[in-house]
Amino acid sequence: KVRVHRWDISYAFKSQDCVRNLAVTINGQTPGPTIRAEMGDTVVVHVKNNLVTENTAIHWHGIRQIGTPWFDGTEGVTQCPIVPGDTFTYRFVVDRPGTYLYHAHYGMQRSAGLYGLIQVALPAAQAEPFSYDYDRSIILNDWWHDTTQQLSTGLASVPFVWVNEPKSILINGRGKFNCSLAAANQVCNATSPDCSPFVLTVVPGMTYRLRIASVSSLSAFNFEIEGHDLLVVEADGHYVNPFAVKNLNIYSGETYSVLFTADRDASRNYWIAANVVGRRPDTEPGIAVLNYYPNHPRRTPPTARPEGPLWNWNDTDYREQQSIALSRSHPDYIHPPPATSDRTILLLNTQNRVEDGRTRWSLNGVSHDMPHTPYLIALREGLRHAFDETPAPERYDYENYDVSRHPPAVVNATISTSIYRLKFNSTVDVVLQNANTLANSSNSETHPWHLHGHDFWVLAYGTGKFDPRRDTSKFNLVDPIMKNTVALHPFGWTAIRFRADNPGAWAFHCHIEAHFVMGMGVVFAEGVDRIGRLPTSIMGCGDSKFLRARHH
Ligand SMILES: O=C1O[C@H]([C@@H](O)CO)C(O)=C1O
Repeated sequence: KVRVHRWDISYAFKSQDCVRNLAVTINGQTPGPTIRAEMGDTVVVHVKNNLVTENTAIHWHGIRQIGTPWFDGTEGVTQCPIVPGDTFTYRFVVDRPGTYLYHAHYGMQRSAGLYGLIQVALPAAQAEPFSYDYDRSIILNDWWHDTTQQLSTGLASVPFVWVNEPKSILINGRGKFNCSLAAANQVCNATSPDCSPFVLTVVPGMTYRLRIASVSSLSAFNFEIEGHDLLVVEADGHYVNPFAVKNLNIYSGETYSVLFTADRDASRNYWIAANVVGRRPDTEPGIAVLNYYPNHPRRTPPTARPEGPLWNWNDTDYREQQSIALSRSHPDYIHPPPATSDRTILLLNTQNRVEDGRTRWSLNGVSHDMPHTPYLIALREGLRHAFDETPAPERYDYENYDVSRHPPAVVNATISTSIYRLKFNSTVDVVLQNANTLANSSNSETHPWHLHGHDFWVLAYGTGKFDPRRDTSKFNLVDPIMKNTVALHPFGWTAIRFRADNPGAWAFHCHIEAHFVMGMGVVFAEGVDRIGRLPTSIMGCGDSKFLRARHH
């Protein structure tokens, strides 16, 4: 079946956290409409850019784009931006069941509200390895009052201006900023319907599948439904070995399905909360209400809102333990990884100062810069000098680098458009190595890494410095879960494996919006000679200008 959507992308005033602000909307909404399809369907989205002064591009997060690498929606990697006034048509097959996302992949536009869910159902004749009565979803985000232009300008300024902690946490696009703290020039209306908490109504005794996704720009969340255990059954479109949690840590770019049963005291309502974890919180938790039918949906739960795990400078252990517990595949759905890999890329994640005085994130001393001509077009059409063709570095000096200390405050990273070229069908291991930030104190942050165009196996999480001679023995080659986004914990390492079997050019990057624009990403290219004829709709910028004219 073909599912056709027509989207009009435009700015609108919204009071998502009660403060009136600009948001990028789809047909007037943020979050945008949920795309529902069945496995094997073709999704067609006609995107009309009505932003007037801003480009756009939309990424289908978790959809591998097999055979359609040009519709991955990553500006600079797979396409030119969609300029104001233009309509761009995405057309791709959703080949796996599960919960996925879509969001802007242009500058920091995702943070401005352009995002939503994709739900792919199994064909009617097939059953999932769990059962439930109703299917519901929640999408989490963090929200600022500055525009994305102000935020991204700060990140590129000397001296550096950090985005700081968000003003509010949004659950299905609704948050609550305390109006008494609003600035004089802000319009804040505590009773605006835009900011009344999301209500999830449940029927006593019924079991719910709740899909939980995060598109946060910065925050990691601890998600909890007061008094209800959550059985985690799906992660990024794969069935996990079911694991019960009181609360779920979710990182930006991840999706989960949990099951819970409405089997508590039915005479009252309960809090749903998303607390910030992993960074010292400076934002009120995101709040929604679990409403037991037939109680009034607006009846305030009689208890205090859940506080989540208490913040301390080391909430890492608990989060890492949960990551490990959720990294095993459902026993009936194991896709075993290849037993060995052909190549290991070891990526040191550091915050650095670069030549022009800016603060950037880099991998093995290289901070990524987007070229003006998208990689896919440059590679497929053989355009020279479109990007730095020096291979990006395979590893860092792991014998000598002290990951527990901050990098020197002097310039010690370069900015480059270089990429990793992968042999088609080879098996690639990537080990992400965390380290201390530029802070003089002991400080390392959590980075959710997202791979485009593939699912990867999560082989291991480790603490301290990864040792290539010894630590491969810690890899789970028996029943690792496959995912598209994985956390790299503070001062730790995360090892993944994937098959380079999808011809195209694919971004692999930290899903924290600020970190991505600060260079925290790499690009993999594989099977370039197998890529079919590119649609001219993705062309028109940089060196691809003349190609578009020639193809027409
Ligand atoms: O990139 C970042 O910069 C700040 C801080 O390191 C400097 O202000 C922060 O917390 C980041 O994640």
